[in-house]
Amino acid sequence: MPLIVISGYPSSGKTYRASQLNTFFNEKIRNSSDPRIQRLKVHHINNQTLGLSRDVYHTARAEKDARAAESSAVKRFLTRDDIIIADGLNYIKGFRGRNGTTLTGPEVHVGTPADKCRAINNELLADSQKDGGYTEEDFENLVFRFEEPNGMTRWDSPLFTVLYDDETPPFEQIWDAMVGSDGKAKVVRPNQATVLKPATEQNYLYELDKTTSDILTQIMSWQKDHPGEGGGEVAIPDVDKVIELPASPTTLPQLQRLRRAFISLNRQHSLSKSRIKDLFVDYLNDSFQQ
Ligand SMILES: Nc1ncnc2c1ncn2[C@@H]1O[C@H](COP(=O)(O)OP(=O)(O)OP(=O)(O)O)[C@@H](O)[C@H]1O
Repeated sequence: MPLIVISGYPSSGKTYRASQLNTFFNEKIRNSSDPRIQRLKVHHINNQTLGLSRDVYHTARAEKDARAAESSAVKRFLTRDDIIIADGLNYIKGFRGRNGTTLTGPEVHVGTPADKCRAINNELLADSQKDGGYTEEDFENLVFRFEEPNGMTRWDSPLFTVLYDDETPPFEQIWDAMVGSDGKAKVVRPNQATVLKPATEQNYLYELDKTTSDILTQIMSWQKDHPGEGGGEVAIPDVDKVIELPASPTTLPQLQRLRRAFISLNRQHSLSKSRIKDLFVDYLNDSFQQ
């Protein structure tokens, strides 16, 4: 059965998404009347379930041992009735190649931008009650080494991207990519059109997320420099129109709501980066005037 690889920056929410998938798969299995589906077992494997500390990334030797531990854990579940969710140590393409096995399966890329991951990581480090967070050096090193997945390649396909603000990963699509109606693992060949789509989709969603997020940062920083002032115009580099702020200062939650609505409206399209900027500025101006 398939191996689902969860990829993403450190502290990006890989375990959070893997747990959601774990719950969803178990529900799907419990509710199925097909004995071939009912037989399936889900295994969630990561550093924590293997009892490995995040410090393993500090030295090459410890990291190599950790990788071997994960690889052998995966290989323990190579029967056709096992679904494996691997959510650790996916920083290197070679390793994402299904952990040296012949298994196929979808890759779920947690597309949280590096700045957001850094903020989450710092919060985790500051909160001794919570498990998580890498030292600053390890965090930056892992971000630097991370290789963006590319759905055109065999080892990263089929690829599904989940953004921080998405409530859940695309459950049904992932299930469908993984388990056919006959309960057997589906093999999706990388040259199929279905695979080409997620590749552009993942880059596009990333651009949509990042570009709109950057514009919010520019608005918030403008408001910080002009405290107590309502209105005002914010110029965004490479965009002809300016953002005309409303009479009373906007808050980050208000802006985030608008950004999420804009992303939902445009996630099915494929706009160029400059077009995203232009359209988002228009969208904000329209919303502020209402
Ligand atoms: N989309 C999200 N919505 C709300 N909280 C989130 C989201 N993604 C992550 N978090 C929170 O951020 C923190 C870090 O997430 P998580 O542990 O899943 O990251 P990770 O990528 O698995 O980290 P690591 O690199 O250490 O394995 C957790 O407290 C988690 O609950």
